[in-house]
Amino acid sequence: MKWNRGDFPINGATDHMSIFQKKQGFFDKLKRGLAKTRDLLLTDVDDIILGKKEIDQELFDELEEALIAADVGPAFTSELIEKMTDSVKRKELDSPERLKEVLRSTMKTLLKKNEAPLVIPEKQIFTILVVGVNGTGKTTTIGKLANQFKEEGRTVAMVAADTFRAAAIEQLEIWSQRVGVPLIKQKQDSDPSAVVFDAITAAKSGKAEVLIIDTAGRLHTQVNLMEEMKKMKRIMGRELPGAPHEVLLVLDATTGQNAVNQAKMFTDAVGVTGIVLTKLDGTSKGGVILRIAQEYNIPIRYIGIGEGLDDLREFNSEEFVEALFEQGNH
Ligand SMILES: Nc1nc2c(ncn2[C@@H]2O[C@H](COP(=O)(O)OP(=O)(O)OP(=O)(O)O)[C@@H](O)[C@H]2O)c(=O)[nH]1
Repeated sequence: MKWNRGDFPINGATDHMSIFQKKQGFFDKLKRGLAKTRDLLLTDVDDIILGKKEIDQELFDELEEALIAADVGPAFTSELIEKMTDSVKRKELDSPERLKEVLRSTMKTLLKKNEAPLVIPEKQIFTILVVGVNGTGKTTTIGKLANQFKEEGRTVAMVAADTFRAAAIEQLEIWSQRVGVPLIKQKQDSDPSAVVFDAITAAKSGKAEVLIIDTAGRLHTQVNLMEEMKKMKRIMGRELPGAPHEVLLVLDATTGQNAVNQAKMFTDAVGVTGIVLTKLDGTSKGGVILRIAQEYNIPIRYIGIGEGLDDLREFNSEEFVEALFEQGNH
């Protein structure tokens, strides 16, 4: 079992039992969180497979239909069916039950390609521009990340570059107090690029190593929003070569197809380098992770499975697929 950042308790304690328990706790929670996705994705597959004695075209057609209905996307579905057909031809597959193994391993292979944890180098300023539509969980993600980085001993600052809404600044303020991390902000309606400029200046003077920058996500002024974002990126790069080091897109798994559309919009406009998929708990649309992985060659850095501070984890494809397939405990 791989240890992730966040497995390590606060204060640098190295009690192996508690690390293991935490890891197991997260796996159980992930398993419970994915219950509805499992029901939608695997119950139909089970029914189809168990109802058949042999593998035929009808079985593939039914599987295809079930997978499309589970939001995993047409590209993943056809790749899977192709793999299954090949295995049958090569006589590696002889019974319908073994098809599920192909499903599991195809999921693992695909998701593995998109597994690349965010590595934050030591002793240099690292800037993370967090983008995404309002309500996807951006603020919460920033709070959780700030907490994790702080636990690792980094000096972190949150940056309130969504200056459009006073509420956005207030929410970050609450997280900054909760986590005990400073917030760099200006008045409502000030230029977001000016806030980011201030933040980089503060970081250069040694006040913070990791800057986590909140940005506006109002869809109705899309064009202005994207222009604003591009300006922010320009100014960051001018003030600090290489910045932003990460453009992290927060997507809400419960929105299914919309999350896929948002990935396209933000990728085209601002060049996303990492994805956070939130709210995987309690949704039946978790299959969308396969669709995003298949259609975008962008690492899925983190997944969110709840509102608590510890409910954001580095994405681990093996753990995810195992939790999805494991029965019981929900
Ligand atoms: N169940 C669940 N809820 C989450 C998760 N992440 C965030 N939330 C909740 O989603 C809601 C929206 O999160 P915010 O962080 O406020 O979202 P935002 O994108 O900043 O949205 P605005 O505040 O509207 O800009 C909050 O109630 C969060 O607690 C998650 O992984 N699981």
